[in-house]
Amino acid sequence: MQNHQFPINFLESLLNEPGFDHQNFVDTHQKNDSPTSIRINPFKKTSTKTGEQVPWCADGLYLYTRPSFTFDPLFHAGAYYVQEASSMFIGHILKHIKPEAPVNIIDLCAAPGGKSTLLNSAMTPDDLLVANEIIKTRVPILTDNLARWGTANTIVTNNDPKDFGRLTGFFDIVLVDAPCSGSGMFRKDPDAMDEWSPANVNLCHQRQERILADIYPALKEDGYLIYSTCSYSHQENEDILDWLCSTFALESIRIPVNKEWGIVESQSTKKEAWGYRFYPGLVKGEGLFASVLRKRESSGNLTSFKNNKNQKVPHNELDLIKPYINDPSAYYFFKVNEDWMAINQQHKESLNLLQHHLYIKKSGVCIGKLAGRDLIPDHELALSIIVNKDAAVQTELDYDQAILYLRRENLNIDEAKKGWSLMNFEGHTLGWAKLLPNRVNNYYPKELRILSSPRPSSKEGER
Ligand SMILES: C[S@@+](CC[C@H](N)C(=O)[O-])C[C@H]1O[C@@H](n2cnc3c(N)ncnc32)[C@H](O)[C@@H]1O
Repeated sequence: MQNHQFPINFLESLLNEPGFDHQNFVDTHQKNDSPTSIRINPFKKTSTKTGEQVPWCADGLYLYTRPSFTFDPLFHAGAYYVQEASSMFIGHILKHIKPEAPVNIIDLCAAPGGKSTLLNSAMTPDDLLVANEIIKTRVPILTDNLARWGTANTIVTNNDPKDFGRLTGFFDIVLVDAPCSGSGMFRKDPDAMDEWSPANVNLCHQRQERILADIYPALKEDGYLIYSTCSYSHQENEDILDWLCSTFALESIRIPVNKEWGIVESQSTKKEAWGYRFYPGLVKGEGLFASVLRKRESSGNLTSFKNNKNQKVPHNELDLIKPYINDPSAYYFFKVNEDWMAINQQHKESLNLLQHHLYIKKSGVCIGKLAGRDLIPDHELALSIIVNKDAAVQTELDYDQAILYLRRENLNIDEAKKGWSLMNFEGHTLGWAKLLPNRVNNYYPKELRILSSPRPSSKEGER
């Protein structure tokens, strides 16, 4: 933050915040040494990443140096997600509250997908994750990140929070990782300081109330609301908890934290609701506030919905795509225009219901489209954990070949087998290529290809 000064009134506004240590905070920001952390994808276990364990997240690692993620094929394969360590605490909360019975979870403010992939890591195929993003232009990064994660129990929507009001009591767990004034990111992104002002904190507070009020009816009785921000401001954190507890029948839940982690437990002024504050300098991570509340009133009944437009499934086509899927009986297959999709069988009804009420941008895994009797497999299928790897040729690439592949350039492959091939690096799939007798057609998606020369990767997607 060499060329940046804290905004006027900012430090003063924090002086009475629980656990705030003025000198430590200023010194930590001047040192400017944010740790770099990643979270391993438990569905695609990789053992080549090493680092120091994030105390509150079994899959989290602090890396010893910051590599160029753009030039790491395992990043593109979805073997890990680059995520700021404090944010991983939401996974610790989920472990504490998640019941054994199947749950519907919504990540209401989801792009770019850090917390969605985090939540998804702790979910089984019986659980359903809805990842919603209100801003259309931010949806593609969310769908890309979930496609890389590879599971088939996710649905991405592009809706305003108020659209979920119709899904009365549908969700067992709601995460509102709210848009906020962003002070928790000042160390990592000092430019964010230019946006901060008391007036903006106030605007954020009002928007946070609106979002929470809009989603509340969709939370089931006895369900959990996780609320988080990356702001230090009381108005956006403890004051919101007070407002929630006095407006709705919500009860605060205390989460066990180890003293050595450096997390500050706070209590709201009026209702004494618990919150967890992360200050860089006290924790090895950026600023975060997190809290959990439980709904203690009935949500009313979800209006039943029958889909009368029974989609005809062309069975002859289904027979052609099933060989590409591991255990096809576990999935419900359906078509969106020409694309064949698969979602875990358990979520068929929910998908129908959500399709009726929301704008769905991605559901489960896109398998591909048929051209005559041949499947043109989709990139999502290659990245998914449902692909039947034995149904295709598999080509293991060395590092240089993997980068050429990710740049969508021509490859020379000495492979006797021909046809659709999964292109792998260290056993992790990057995408498809078609091996022809005298050339290789590179099917890596144009919009995802690496365009740059080696340099430190962008910081998008680190919350
Ligand atoms: C803090 S970011 C979410 C980060 C994300 N949860 C993650 O971990 O990667 C907040 C998100 O809320 C979205 N947002 C902005 N205004 C909103 C609103 N009025 N209602 C719901 N979401 C909103 C933003 O587009 C942004 O993607």
